[in-house]
Formats: sequence, C-alpha cells, structure tokens
Amino acid sequence: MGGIEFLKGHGTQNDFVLLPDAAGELDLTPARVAALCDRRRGLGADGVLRVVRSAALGVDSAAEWFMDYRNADGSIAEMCGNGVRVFARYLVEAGLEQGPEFAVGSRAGDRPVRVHADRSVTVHMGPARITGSSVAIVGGREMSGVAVDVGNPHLVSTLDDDVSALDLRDAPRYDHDFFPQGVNLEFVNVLDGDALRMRVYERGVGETRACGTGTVAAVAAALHLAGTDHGSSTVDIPGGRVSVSVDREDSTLTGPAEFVARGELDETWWLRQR
Ligand SMILES: N[C@@H](CCC[C@H](N)C(=O)O)C(=O)O
Repeated sequence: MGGIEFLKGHGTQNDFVLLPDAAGELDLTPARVAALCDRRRGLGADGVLRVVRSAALGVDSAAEWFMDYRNADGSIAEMCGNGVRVFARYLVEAGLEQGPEFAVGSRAGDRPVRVHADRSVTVHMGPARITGSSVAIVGGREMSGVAVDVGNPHLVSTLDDDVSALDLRDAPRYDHDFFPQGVNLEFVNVLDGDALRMRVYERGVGETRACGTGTVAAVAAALHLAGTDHGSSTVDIPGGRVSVSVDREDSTLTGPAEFVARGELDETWWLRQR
C-alpha cells in the first residue's frame, strides 16, 4: 500500500478530511473515520469526504464523481451541504472537473454545482420538503420545531430569545419515533425578513460551526411559518454566512470553500485503526 493522500478543508468552519480515492480502494471503516476526525488522536474534523468515481462504487449516477460522506462518529449520511462545496472546489483545482458547472453524486442524489471565480460555490440542493412538526428538548426546555427533509433529516426550532445563549454541550433530546434514523437539530432566530441566525447540533457529530443542509432547512422552515414556500435569506452561523434560496422545486446554497492543508497519512497509523 502506498501513502494515503489527504486534504483538510472547511466550508464556513464545518471542517472535513478529504480522501482522494478515485478507484474506491480504501477500506474506510467507521473506526478509521472516527480516528481521523478525532481532534486529539487524529487530524480532527466534523466529517470525511471520500472522493471516488461513481462507477467505482457501482452507484447509479450521471455524475462522474461521488461524495462518499461520513460523520465524525463513523456513521454514513445522505448529504452534506458544506462538504459538497469543498468537494466541488477540490475537483476543479485537481483538474478532475473542468468546471465551472458540473454535478456531484451523493446518497441524496446528484447535486449540480457552480464553482465561482472567488472560490465560493453554489449548490443546487434539491427540494426542501416539510415533513411535519416535532419537539427538541434542550436542558429540560421543550422547543417545537418544523421537520424538514433536505435529503437528510432536520428539525428546525425557531426561538424568540438569542440562540447564541443556548447551552448545547449536552446532546438535545428528540422524538426517536418521529426520527428513527436520528436528526440534525437547528435553533434559529429570524432577524428580519431575509436574515436568520442559526446554531446546529448535528447527527453523528455534535455541535458544529455550520451545517449547509441545516441552513437550507432553516430557511424552508422560516418560510413555511411565514405562510410561503419560496424566498431567499442569508444565514449567519458561528462559522460565517451563507446565502440560501428556496422554492417548491429546488433550493440553492452559496458559500465559501477553503483548503487548509494537504499531506499523507502515516500508513502504520492507518493500518492500526480498524
Ligand atoms: N454538515 C453537513 C451535514 C452532515 C450530515 C449530517 N450530520 C447528518 O447526519 O445528516 C452539512 O453541511 O449539510
């Protein structure tokens, strides 16, 4: 086995280890993902993005490249809105896509992207479907929320008090019967007609500084509560700001994609993590 190439990047400080693996040869076990994402014994990240050809995985996708996304605890998720921006920028900079427009495969389906000259990326995230209502519990406080499916599950609770003050150190509770596969929990302030503030507690990760699918869910939920299904908004998260547009058929997410480092994993370390 040769050295394993990696890159470290982030989208609004939701950070990822990218593993280029065109032929799908890496044995990416949950234990290896969890070790890579650990901030003390690994590189540290909220998730792993394996860059693999759709054909190598036998995935039914028109997109040449598939984003094999894993959460920091090793679990698999359908989609990652911040990750797909970083993934798209990697494909262009590595010369694997000519850009600026192409599609990226994901477990939630193909996602058309546009990589802009300023390195930001716009992603067509597909429809954000309102699937009902449920409750999140933070420190004994019940917060009603709007359930939204953006390819992965979300529950968006809109609060009158400042979400910056919420204590999210412990995992909030939610209705496991309503969300048998788990859920990403967003806490939102509506600042004015077209600006939101959000914090998020991600399934399989914990609190992160941003969640792209979560920002789309937040805008869709805020529009739903205002009695409409289309509109645009900025969303401020602890890691920065993104722009979101939602209509009945599609949604778009625009935000930054940054690279921090690239290198090679130590082979002995990798083989010890099973
Ligand atoms: N941070 C991501 C979402 C990653 C997946 C999520 N934790 C899940 O399990 O559904 C984003 O930017 O969308």
